[in-house]
Amino acid sequence: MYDRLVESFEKCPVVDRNGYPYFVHPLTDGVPRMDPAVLRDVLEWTRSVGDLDCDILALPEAMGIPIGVPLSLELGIPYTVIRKKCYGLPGEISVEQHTGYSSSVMHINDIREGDRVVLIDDVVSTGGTLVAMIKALREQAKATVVDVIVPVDKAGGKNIVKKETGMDVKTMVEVSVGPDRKVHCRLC
Ligand SMILES: O=P(O)(O)OC[C@H]1O[C@H](OP(=O)(O)OP(=O)(O)O)[C@H](O)[C@@H]1O
Ligand SMILES: Nc1ncnc2[nH]cnc12
Repeated sequence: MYDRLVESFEKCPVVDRNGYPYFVHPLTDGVPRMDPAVLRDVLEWTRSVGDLDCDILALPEAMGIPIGVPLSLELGIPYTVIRKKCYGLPGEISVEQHTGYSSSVMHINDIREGDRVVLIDDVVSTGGTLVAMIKALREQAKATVVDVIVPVDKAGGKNIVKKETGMDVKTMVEVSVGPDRKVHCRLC
């Protein structure tokens, strides 16, 4: 089950980003080209594990979008994209994001007080992005984060999120990069 996703990770390229071994896979980067059968497996998994009884899907750009938008269409749940661009709209919440290789500011718009939010992203690695988003949604937007669905766990990143926020991130595969730069992938 889901062998296609595992196999595609095991043959994906690894590049260096600021000294950080970065796998390049269509689910996490949109390149190389995505096999729709792989995306369908990820969406099927998301529906099967997710608690999608919510008011809105929150999708960090860029790669939360291809996972979240088909679910929004299918289930009729609105979505908002958490952008790297600032709009200055009333109520916009700006949050610092630190990954293993980059830092930026992300901007949350149109999450309303009391909203039940499901956060969907592609990969959790250092946990920096998810921890910052969950805390901002809870503490600043005053929303309830009902579920966090992220298909790829890079070497146990979800444990950091659990420790920092108490949230159990739902993950489909665990991916790691060996010293030989080979990608190892197993179903969670
Ligand atoms: O657990 P972390 O170390 O925080 O890493 C995970 C984050 O890194 C990637 O986003 P990135 O900021 O590279 O943006 P992109 O989706 O636009 O490539 C990914 O989409 C996650 O949001
Ligand atoms: N594509 C990727 N490869 C490795 N680590 C990551 N952290 C976030 N995205 C990643």
